[in-house]
Amino acid sequence: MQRQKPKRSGKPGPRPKTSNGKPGAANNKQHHRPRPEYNKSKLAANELEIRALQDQYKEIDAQAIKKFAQFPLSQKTQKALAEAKYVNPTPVQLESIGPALQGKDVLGAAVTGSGKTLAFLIPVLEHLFINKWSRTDGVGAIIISPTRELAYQIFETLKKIGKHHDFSAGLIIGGKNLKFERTRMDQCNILICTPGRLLQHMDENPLFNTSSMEILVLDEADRCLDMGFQKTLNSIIENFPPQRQTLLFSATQTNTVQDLARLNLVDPVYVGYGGQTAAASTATKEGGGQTTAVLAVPELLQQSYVVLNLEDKITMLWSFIKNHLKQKIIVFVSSCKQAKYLYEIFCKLRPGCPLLALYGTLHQDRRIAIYEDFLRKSHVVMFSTDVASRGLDFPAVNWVVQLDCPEDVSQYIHRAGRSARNKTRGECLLVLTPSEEEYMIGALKEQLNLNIHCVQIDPKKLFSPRVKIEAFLAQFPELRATAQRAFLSYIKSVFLMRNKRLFNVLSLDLDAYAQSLGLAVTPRVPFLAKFLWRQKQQQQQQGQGQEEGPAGTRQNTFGGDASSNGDADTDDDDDDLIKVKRRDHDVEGGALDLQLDDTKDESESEELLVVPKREKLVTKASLAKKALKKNLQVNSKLKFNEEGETVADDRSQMKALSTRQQRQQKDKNKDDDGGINLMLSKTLLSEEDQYDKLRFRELVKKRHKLQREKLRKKTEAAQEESEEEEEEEEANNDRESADDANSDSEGSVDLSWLPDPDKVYKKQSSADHQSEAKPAPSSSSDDDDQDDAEGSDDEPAYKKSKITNKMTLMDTEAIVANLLGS
Ligand SMILES: Nc1ncnc2c1ncn2[C@@H]1O[C@H](COP(=O)(O)OP(=O)(O)OP(=O)(O)O)[C@@H](O)[C@H]1O
Repeated sequence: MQRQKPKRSGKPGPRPKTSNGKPGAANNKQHHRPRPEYNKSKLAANELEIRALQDQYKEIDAQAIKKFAQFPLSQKTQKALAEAKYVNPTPVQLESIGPALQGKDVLGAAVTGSGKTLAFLIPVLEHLFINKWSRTDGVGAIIISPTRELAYQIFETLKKIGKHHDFSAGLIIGGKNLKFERTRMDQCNILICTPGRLLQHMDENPLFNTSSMEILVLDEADRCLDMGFQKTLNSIIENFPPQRQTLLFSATQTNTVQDLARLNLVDPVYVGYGGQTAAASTATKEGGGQTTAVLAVPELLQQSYVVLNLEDKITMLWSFIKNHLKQKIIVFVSSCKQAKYLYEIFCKLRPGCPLLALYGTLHQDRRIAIYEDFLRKSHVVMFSTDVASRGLDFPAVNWVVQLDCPEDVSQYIHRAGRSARNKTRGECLLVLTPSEEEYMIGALKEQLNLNIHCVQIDPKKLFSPRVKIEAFLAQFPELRATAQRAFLSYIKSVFLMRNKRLFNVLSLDLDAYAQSLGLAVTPRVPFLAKFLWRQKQQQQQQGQGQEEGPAGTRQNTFGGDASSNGDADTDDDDDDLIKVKRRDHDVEGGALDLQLDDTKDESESEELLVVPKREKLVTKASLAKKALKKNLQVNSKLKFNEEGETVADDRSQMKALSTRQQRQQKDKNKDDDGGINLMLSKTLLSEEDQYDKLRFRELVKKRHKLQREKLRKKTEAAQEESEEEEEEEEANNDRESADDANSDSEGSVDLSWLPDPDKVYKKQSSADHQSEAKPAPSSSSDDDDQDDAEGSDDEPAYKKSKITNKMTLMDTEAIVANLLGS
């Protein structure tokens, strides 16, 4: 029977579409010129199809159905399923699609990789189709997934099988553009989201309205409902209308009756809780309030385990990878820092195959890129945290190596389920330390009825990369720091595990483990030291309390081992014990009453909470504020001259003036709570700049003046020298000409009245020299230079005329000499 939904009034019918069946730009044209007959007939056809489908819902017989085509599904869904080559439904699809189409609540549990995604996506699409949902009707279905990658994968599958429908869908996960999502969310009919992001929109986005929502899906429901998401999910559910259909799916359904009550499940249909499947144990519906589905692992999954000391894990992993270079492998570790370190050091060691690392602290785009890279590659090793352990459908994974022990059987199943999906073969290797073996193998055998066999490693086949790792760590300090963080995060993960029978931090050989990571010195583990110290204190108190009574207890509260106390107090991380990022993905806050695991990154890292410290945080800003309040003076610089008097430095005065102005300004604004006044600083800077420029110009002027002075003095000295020489020569010449006149007086002509040619030429050559000292025009030759010197327009007029006059005399002399000679 289909659940009665409140009647939705005024809902518009299907919108006109383009020829390819999709609304688009061409639609605008159709809006201008509607074709009423076409729309009418289409509406009528839709109506007929819907009625026919609804009639068939009552008669669905899962036993008789062999193909999807036999299900009463819309033509659009059938077409897309056929195109994606989904022909025969899987058992979980067979069992759950029928009740879901009938509007019943479903609790579906099926082995990993058995097609649960389609088991809920098909009913979602059909529900909206039957109810003639259109874009303007708002959110009709919400699908919640615990991790971003899984939400992305569901979104991709929805795109594939819903491509012929007209519904709009949105992927709402952390690490994406919040503003973009905000403006579009109200236009989406199907939302696929992670809990934290959904609640954020519910709290902050006034446009987001879930009152029209009719179908809710929780994929990996046990994870969504467990303590980690408990409060977030409670807040989300409060915003949903109580009248709705709810579908819960997971490979490991361990829901309590309270969980189901929280979700308002009405007479749900249990799928996978009793039927016989491969490797299944019996289903239990316990009176203790827990509803446990059949726990199973894929039939074609080969499982084995190996027992190793913690310090031998890296050697084993290295040898394993070297022996499986052409395989697709996922290596699960318990913390992001370990995944990061293993990836970095193995990249340096170069095993000979592609390496990837997927963990929650990576940027979202990077995570999606790595996820897609791993999907595509046929042989690759990916180091991952449990962010990839649930739901991700990587094709053809040959090996899953659980390098760190899983928290419980459920986690083992999900990790192992990344291999041997959808009737393919795969292998899983569980690595256990001797202290973990008994409990874990016992639990697996008991809950899964599993016959897992132990593998003995041939020591001859092990290659230890330790020497190389140590060399790399010595060479790269950053890598060493990553190794130290990986070391600490592993110890912390073991320390914080709730199951103390399985995880015993005191059984670990820390020195040996540190050395195996390549660390020469074992890093200090402050939280462990503090824990041990407190334990010791408690024991002492108990002992003394028994002997002395309550007074003795009080006396010893702050006593104890000095060294361990120092350890705890001096280290910044010492409050790690109480300040743990929580696996509880509560966004509302609240006190922690449990030690929670900070190493699981799942995906909602933005929601991790920190329990407030007892002491007030000392930040740089608070220190700066304190200093400002004390009115501390900035250091000043004084200059002294040779006599020991202070010299006024106008530049520093200017600065002092600026600072004074700034301080005056600040004093005026008494209620200013510290920080920098940007506007004031800007004006001061521009003033200082102007001043600097002025000063620079003055300095340049001074220098030029000095240079000119020097040049002038030099020329004057040169002129004086040449005048003296001239006078001397003149006197000599006078004496010589008098002698000549005496000797040639009878047969020659007296030319003493003519000017001295030597003098004339000398002056001319000195003029030439002067012109050569001037910078030459860039394009002129040497000859041109001479021409310029003789007849340049730049030559002062008086110089030119002087030379010309002298030249005329010289010419006259030459002409006369020629005439007389002839
Ligand atoms: N009817 C079908 N026919 C063929 N292949 C299918 C069918 N249904 C699902 N598959 C394929 O099986 C694979 C596993 O499907 P899916 O991821 O839905 O499994 P799951 O049960 O959700 O796994 P997990 O428990 O790990 O989340 C996918 O590659 C999917 O395309």
